[in-house]
Amino acid sequence: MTTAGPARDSAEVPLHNAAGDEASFSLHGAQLLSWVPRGAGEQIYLSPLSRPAAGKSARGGTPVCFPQFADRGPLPKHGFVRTAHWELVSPPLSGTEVAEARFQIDSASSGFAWEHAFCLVLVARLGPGWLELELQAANTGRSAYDFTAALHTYLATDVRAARLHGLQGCDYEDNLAGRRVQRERSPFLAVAGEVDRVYLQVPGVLRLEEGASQRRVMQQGFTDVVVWNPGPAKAAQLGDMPPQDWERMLCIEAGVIGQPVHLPPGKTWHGLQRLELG
Ligand SMILES: O=P(O)(O)OC[C@H]1O[C@H](O)[C@H](O)[C@@H](O)[C@@H]1O
Repeated sequence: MTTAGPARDSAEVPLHNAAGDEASFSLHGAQLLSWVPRGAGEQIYLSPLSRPAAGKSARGGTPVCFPQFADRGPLPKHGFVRTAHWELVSPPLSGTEVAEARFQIDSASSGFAWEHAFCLVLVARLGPGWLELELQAANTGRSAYDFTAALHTYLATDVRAARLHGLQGCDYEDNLAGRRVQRERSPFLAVAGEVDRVYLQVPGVLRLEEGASQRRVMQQGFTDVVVWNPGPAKAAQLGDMPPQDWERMLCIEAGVIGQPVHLPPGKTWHGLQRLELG
């Protein structure tokens, strides 16, 4: 019997570096789908029921949320670039010490129903044991605007065994409690069910421990971190994720949410998330 896997579109962009690490992206949303450092397993969760299509992003990887995080505004949830077609800026650089691919989308060629002009570039860098995603947002119009954004990364993990360190002392908005602001008192976060929090003004380095292994999740430019897991009940409602898979993933999202970015014309904002083994 064959088991159906996630639907992968034909516009997939593979990357590999000199160390033998591999990653792959989709031009649908410029979405990271896989990261396999050499000698380690798959680090990224991608649902076997994922069916990306027009208006729908893959369930897993790293959806790019722009210019609106979640439903915090009038636009479609998480904005519109995660479900749009991006272009490769130039052929990917593969086989080098740090492999690199650049994806681009702009308001002029895409015809989004948003009154502001932008050009987004996502630069993916694959180094030995690390992967970096850098989002560049340029205001190509004549008036300033505000936006929120996130790199919505789904890490593959045994979530019951995972401990996320680095959030102690940070305030967070709890989306499961009407965005009530609370302070994180615990030295680490352990997930036993649904969690949906926006941690505000987070120090740049988090550590996800799972038994003896650990990964670091670093960010620059992004001020906030979203920690999301649907838990069993919400996972069952998603439709594109096996209900039991809530135990196999944890979203650690680099976001700029609490304080939107104000972007004057001609200016470019940069934010990056870096995932690192060890
Ligand atoms: O199902 P999606 O539209 O991809 O959103 C998935 C999740 O994204 C973020 O983490 C939000 O904080 C959650 O509230 C949301 O449920």
